[in-house]
Amino acid sequence: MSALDDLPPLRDVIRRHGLSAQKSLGQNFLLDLNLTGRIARASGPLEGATVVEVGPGPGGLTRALLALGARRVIAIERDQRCLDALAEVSDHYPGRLEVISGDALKVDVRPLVGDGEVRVVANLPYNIATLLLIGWLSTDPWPPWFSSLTLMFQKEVAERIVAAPGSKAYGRLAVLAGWRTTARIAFDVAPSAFVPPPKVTSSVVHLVPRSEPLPCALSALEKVTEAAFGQRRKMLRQSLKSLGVDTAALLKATGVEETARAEEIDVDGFVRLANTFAQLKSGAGAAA
Ligand SMILES: C[S@@+](CC[C@H](N)C(=O)[O-])C[C@H]1O[C@@H](n2cnc3c(N)ncnc32)[C@H](O)[C@@H]1O
Repeated sequence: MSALDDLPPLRDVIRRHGLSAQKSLGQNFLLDLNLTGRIARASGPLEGATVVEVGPGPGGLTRALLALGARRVIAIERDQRCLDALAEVSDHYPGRLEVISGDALKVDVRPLVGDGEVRVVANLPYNIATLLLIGWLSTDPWPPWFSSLTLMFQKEVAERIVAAPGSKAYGRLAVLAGWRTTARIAFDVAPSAFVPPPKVTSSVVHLVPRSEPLPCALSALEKVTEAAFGQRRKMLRQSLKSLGVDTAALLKATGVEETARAEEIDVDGFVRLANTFAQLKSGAGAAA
């Protein structure tokens, strides 16, 4: 296979810029441009798209995104040591790479992305990966500003995102992801693909926003799933008591068995529970 670009090999870039990986920043770099190309392609067509990348590091995935036709990449990097290496990528693709030096948890990219198709693609720092995903899934209004999320997680987290009811991995994350998106694992990545290798296998997850998720207030869904999965071994008639509404009435109105447990309830069931909970709560407020 021909080289993705004629920039220097990533090992040289890392050596020249002294980018020894820091654990505190979740730094596990990908040096194989075939693999970064595969991740970039998993996000869907890039021609003409704007891509938001969290944590470009030395730029392996960034280079793939640009080589495969992204019109613009907006990359947010916390480690200032990476900025010179990224400037070289930017010089190679004039006007197409914008690097924001900062914390992705704090930067609001929405004003920067403009019109047109926006995809989020990242080999995420694992210490903040779930937090970032929840932030994107909690975006309001919905449909959101991005047309897909293609993200590397630890495999165990990836399995929690795509989990089906009845499985051990099914929980709050799967309900939130399943309510607002269709999510699937695109492929696994072995530890040996990273420098340094993490202890566990990783997976690339591809999420596509649903254009019309079942109507439901996010806050009510969060409260119901928190209560239900907070005591996942208990029956719902017990675990939902912490919601402070008439649990028997809530379950009856929703058509959910009192003896059911959280992991047996599918996303539609949780949406019904959340909507009925919100009604009972506002009724209780009005009666008070
Ligand atoms: C797993 S590495 C991925 C690096 C590169 N994209 C690759 O695939 O080789 C995660 C990257 O996220 C950066 N990072 C860590 N915390 C961050 C934060 N809060 N905001 C932005 N970037 C962050 C790290 O410095 C690192 O470059």
